[in-house]
Amino acid sequence: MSIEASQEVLSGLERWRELPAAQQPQWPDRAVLRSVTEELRQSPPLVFAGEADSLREKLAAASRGEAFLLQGGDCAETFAESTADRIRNKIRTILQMAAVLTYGASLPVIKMGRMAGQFAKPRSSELETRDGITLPCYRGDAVNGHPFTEADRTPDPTRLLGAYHRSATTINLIRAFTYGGFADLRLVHEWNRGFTSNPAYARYEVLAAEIDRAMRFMRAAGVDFDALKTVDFYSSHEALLLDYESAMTRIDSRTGDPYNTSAHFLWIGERTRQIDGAHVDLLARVRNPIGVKLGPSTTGDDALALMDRLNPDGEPGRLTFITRMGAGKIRDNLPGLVEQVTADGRPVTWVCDPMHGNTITSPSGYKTRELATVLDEVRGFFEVHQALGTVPGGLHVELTGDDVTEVLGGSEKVDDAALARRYETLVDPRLNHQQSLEMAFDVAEMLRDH
Ligand SMILES: O=C[C@H](O)[C@H](O)COP(=O)(O)O
Ligand SMILES: C=C(OP(=O)(O)O)C(=O)O
Ligand SMILES: [Mn+2]
Repeated sequence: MSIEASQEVLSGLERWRELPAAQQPQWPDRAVLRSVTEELRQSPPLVFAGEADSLREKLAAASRGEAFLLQGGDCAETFAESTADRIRNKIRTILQMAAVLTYGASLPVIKMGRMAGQFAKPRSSELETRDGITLPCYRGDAVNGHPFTEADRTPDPTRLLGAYHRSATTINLIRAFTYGGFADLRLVHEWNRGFTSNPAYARYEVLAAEIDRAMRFMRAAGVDFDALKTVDFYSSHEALLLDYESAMTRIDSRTGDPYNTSAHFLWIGERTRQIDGAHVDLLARVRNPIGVKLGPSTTGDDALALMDRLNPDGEPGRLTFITRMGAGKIRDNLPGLVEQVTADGRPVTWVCDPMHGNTITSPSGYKTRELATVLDEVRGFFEVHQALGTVPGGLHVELTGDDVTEVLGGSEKVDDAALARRYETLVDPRLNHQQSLEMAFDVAEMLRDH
């Protein structure tokens, strides 16, 4: 690349600063913010550009129906829960789900965590009022603290360094687990046998027995299970805080292209996907595979405009549309969108987020979701793609590996009274370990029938 061209790339990466940026914290001290972002700029990348390239190729396969994406993790990771136990439980849950989905889809499943960087949240209201006191809303541990005090809720730029360091330790542990023996398919299969031997999950026995037979067939046929001891596990988060994302954007020494090195995959949220906004501009300039959340009001023209900005040349795997319509709307709203995008001809990977369109408040006041409604949106997603002859490329879920009680329903029948028992999320309700596995078995059946 000529010196002029690389100067232009670098100045383009600063262009977002002149554009409207939704959902940014009011940092009280710009001097501290500057010194923090300078430190981030000097800090090592968390992922390697070559890994983002391989992921892009895998997502391209998902867009053609040759792979399936499973993306899952907390709504908001927290510093306090970036512990070995919590991280291991999440990885274990995703690996267990992926094994079941691999069988159901007869396809490789791309494993991706909403992990190692999911520390910032867009919110519906700037402020929160309790007992007559009004303070800034909680925006994720990368911005402020959750306790309802003025000191905690004041945005603190040094928290960006905390987010970077937790992301680094989390991705380190992910790599250790997934290359160190924890992802061994035989082990994952044993965990799943433990799950389905519980009488509460008797309805999955048939599928579980099929998987068991498939494993025995593989063993008899001489499959090298030792070769299945490691898996690729990718990191992702919402690219929300532009000061952070821009400080983590680096030029790849191999190619001279910019990559966001804070995660393999970044997505733009439903609240920040303004076509002339700062988020779209910054992500348009990096080479990572990227996603955009599309809510129920998205028109086909909106989707095409996003494609023009984010993937003008139609590079396979570059752009994923994560639809989050709501179970009651997906069958009406998704077909037109998919038809218009398909007619354009440039490929996208269609992924279903069945969580964010189905949030309700329970009678006792908890922000929650019903597992049955969540599954109904997934079913609607498959129905729409089946009817149009297009490809359902993956699933995006909020989950944890722990036994929390945040989502209603499931075989263990979490009810409104049970929510109080272990409601731990600081923002949106997550499927617990068992509910996540139930979803995997249900979706595997849908995939098999698809
Ligand atoms: O995770 C998604 C959003 O950040 C979240 O649903 C917004 O929640 P709020 O409406 O409580 O602000
Ligand atoms: C904020 C989120 O979703 P959306 O942008 O779809 O509302 C999220 O994924 O937590
Ligand atoms: Mn959420």
